[in-house]
Amino acid sequence: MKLVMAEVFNSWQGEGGSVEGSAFGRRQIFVRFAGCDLNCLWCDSREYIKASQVSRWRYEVEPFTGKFEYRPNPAELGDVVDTILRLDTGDVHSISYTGGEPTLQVEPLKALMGKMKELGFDNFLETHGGLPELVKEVADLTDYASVDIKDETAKATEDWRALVLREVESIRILKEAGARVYAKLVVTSGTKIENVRWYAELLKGLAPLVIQPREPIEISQERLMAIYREAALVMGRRDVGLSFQVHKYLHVL
Ligand SMILES: C[S@@+](CC[C@H](N)C(=O)[O-])C[C@H]1O[C@@H](n2cnc3c(N)ncnc32)[C@H](O)[C@@H]1O
Ligand SMILES: Nc1nc2[nH]cc(C(=O)O)c2c(=O)[nH]1
Ligand code: SF4
Ligand SMILES: [Mg+2]
Repeated sequence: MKLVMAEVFNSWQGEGGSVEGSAFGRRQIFVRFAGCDLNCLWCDSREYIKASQVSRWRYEVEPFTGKFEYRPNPAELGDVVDTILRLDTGDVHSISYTGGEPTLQVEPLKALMGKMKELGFDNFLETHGGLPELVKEVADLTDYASVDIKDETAKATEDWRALVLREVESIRILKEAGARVYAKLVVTSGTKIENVRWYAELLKGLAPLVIQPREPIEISQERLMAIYREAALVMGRRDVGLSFQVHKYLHVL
C-alpha cells in the first residue's frame, strides 16, 4: 500500500498543555502525512499542503538528530513502518500521525495505525477533524487525539461554522470509540470572544480545550487570558488550559 509522506522524525510532543488526553512532553515518533484540504493562514506546515508538490519524503537517520535522508513519493507503507521502528528509542510514548491532514489518506493511515498497535505502540492522532466520516474509520485505533477547532481568523475554509460543527462531531466519534481526546484552538489577536463562547458551548461536557497562541505570538497576554476566562466560565475551570508550541522555543523538530 502506498501513501504520500512528508517526514518521519523522533521528538517530544511540544503541544497540548496539561489537559486530559494531552501528551505534552512525551517522546513520540512523528509521522507527517502530505496533503491538506484546508488552508489555515498561519499554517506552519504550508510546504506540505499540496500533496502533488511533495515529491519526496524525509526521515531522520538517527533519532533526535534532525539529520535527514530522502525517499521519493509515494512511499511504500512497509518502508514507513521500518523507518518508524528504526527511530524507536525504546522510550516512545506513542506514534503521532500529523500533517498535512492524516485522515485524508484514511486507508494507509488505518493500515499504519493497525500495524503500530500490533507492534505494541499507542496511536496519537493530530487532526483538524473536519472530516468526521474519515475520523470514524480510524477511531477504534486511536488512543489519543488532538482535534483542532479552527477559529474564524484561521480562514481555513469558506464555511467556517460548518467546519467547526464537523470538528465537534469528530470529537464525539473519537470519544465514543474510547479515545482520550482534547480540542485545540489556535488563537490570534483577532479572535472574537463571542466565537470562543460558541466553541466552549459546543465542547462543554464533551472534551477539554487548550488555547494555543498562533506562532509567532502576536496576541497580548491580556487578550489570551480574556479568551481563557470566557472558555472556562462556559466549560468549567477544570477543562480549559493553555498550550504553547514549546518545540519551537527549544529548536527541536
Ligand atoms: C500542522 S497541523 C497538522 C494537523 C491538522 N492538519 C491540524 O491542523 O490539526 C498540527 C498542529 O499545528 C498547529 N499549528 C500549525 N501552525 C501553527 C502556528 N503558526 N501557530 C500555532 N499552532 C500552529 C495546528 O493548529 C495543529 O494543531
Ligand atoms: N515537537 C513537536 N510537537 C508537535 N506537536 C504537534 C506537531 C505537529 O506539527 O503536528 C508537532 C511538531 O511538529 N513537533
Ligand atoms: S488544517 Fe492543519 S495542515 Fe491543514 S492548513 Fe490548517 S494547520 Fe495546516
Ligand atoms: Mg508542527
